[in-house]
Amino acid sequence: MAGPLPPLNQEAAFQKLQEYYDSKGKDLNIKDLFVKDSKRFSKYSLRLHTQNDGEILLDYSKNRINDEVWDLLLALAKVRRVNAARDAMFSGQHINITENRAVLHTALRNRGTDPVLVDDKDVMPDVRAELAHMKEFTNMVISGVWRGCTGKQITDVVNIGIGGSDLGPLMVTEALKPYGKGLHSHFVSNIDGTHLAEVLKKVNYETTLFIVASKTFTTQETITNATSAKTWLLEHSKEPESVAKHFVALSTNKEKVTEFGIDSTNMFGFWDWVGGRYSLWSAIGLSICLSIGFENFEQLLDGAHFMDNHFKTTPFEKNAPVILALLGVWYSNFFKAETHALLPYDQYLHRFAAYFQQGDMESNGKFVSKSGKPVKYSTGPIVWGEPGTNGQHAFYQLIHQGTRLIPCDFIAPAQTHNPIAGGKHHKILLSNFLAQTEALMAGKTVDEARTELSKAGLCGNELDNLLPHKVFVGNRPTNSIVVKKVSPFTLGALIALYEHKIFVQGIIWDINSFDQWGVELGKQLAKAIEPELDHCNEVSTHDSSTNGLINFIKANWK
Ligand SMILES: O=P(O)(O)OC[C@H]1O[C@](O)(CO)[C@@H](O)[C@@H]1O
Repeated sequence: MAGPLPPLNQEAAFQKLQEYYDSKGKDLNIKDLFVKDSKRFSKYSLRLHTQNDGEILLDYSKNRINDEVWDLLLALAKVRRVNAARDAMFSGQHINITENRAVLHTALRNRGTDPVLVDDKDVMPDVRAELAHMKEFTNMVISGVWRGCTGKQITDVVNIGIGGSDLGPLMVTEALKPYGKGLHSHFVSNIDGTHLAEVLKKVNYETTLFIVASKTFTTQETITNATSAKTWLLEHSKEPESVAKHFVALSTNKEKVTEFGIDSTNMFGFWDWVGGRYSLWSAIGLSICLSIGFENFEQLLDGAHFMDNHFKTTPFEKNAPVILALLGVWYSNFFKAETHALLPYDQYLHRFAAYFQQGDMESNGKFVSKSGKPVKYSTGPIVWGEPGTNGQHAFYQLIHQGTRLIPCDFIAPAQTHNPIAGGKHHKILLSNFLAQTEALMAGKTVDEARTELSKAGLCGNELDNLLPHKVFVGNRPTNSIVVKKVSPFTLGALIALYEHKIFVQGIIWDINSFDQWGVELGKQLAKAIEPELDHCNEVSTHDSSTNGLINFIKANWK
């Protein structure tokens, strides 16, 4: 086994990239690169052929790269031993070093017959058994065999979870609404009582199923929300036995589930080697199954498995997750881009960016390397975004003409699920997607802007004063990912694509992408503050700002 990696900035391959960036790379102009090379699109794009759901196109030609940069980036991936790290993940090694755990969300969607070993034990029989349990339960609820405490069919499903136990199921349920089987899905995550209260206003206790989703079953928000939901149910049903008909749990913690009052037969389990933000493929996906049916959930797994195989077997230069990861490194570490925008041109994908905000920022928002030393380079970017075309009327101004470089991924389906007005809406939507990537790359020169203003009848000072405001410098990098349609399969593939991108970046940056200690400190301090809000004395144990805030709230909240 090779030793630890040297710090990234001391890696010769990284230094060569830095030299190239300083001498030529920073001045690369995408528009010029297209003029020089008529084959640029075919060189810097790839098509992944799925069996039943068409091709997935990744066009990365609108980036500030040329062959030299690309060779240097590929060499960097090689020296950072991405291959070995990938194999270590797929083979169940304990790559989550701070929690001494394997990282095996890929086993959850292993649709082949290969065993997957964790500590010499094949986990696949347990994975398949849990999927069979989910299938049985899903079919019972959707078909109406499973009934509420008064004998009525379930009509509403409320997933109570937070972070990975909420964002994934929510994002996928929204994205795959066209595949819905008729149950109404609701998601409660925030500890703010408003979230639960508003959902409870919409549902009837007789026909509602609560899914308490928590890997640890100790998360304060989830347990508090679930307890209040249980109280609400009991207030209405007046029967303790009703809990068994209206509550199920998704967790790794059987003891805590039983303590909460949910029978272990109503529990769907998973394992410590499933990270929260990678858990939608596990029992945490039960609310997805109930929304779209088990067969469609299997398609989602199939799509992710397809991408897993692509990631595992494809040389780096044609490997979509590796390509996205290297482009991100190029912009983060050399151009010092601070953020990365995810811009789906599909309303159903409206939570995609929010989902990968956790996926990316909780994974790669780390300041120490695996060996615990502070890194001297940037790690994970700030991930954000909204669907087009809404974003165009909100923040695209800054992407086009602001002072920051914001690499963007555009994601679009060629076909819509809703071809209303004869497909007119979708045609306009896609025209906008295509126009945006073109505009961001090409910009508008001073001459072009001048000609345009003259044609509009402006001249003299009026024209000169307006001119600089009408210029777009362009050269803004974008990736475009186009699927035939947003289907369970293509969505599964898309999610796995980004998961593996994040993984590769974590390897290059030599950080542990699989823990999340950064969320702990705030939780600890909140626990200390909570009792202070109860007693009537002025609080003086914190800094003066925190004391002042606490005392102001205490004086005003009743
Ligand atoms: O599923 P649990 O254990 O309730 O945790 C919820 C979320 O809390 C975190 O631990 C921290 O926000 C996430 O990683 C996780 O997805």
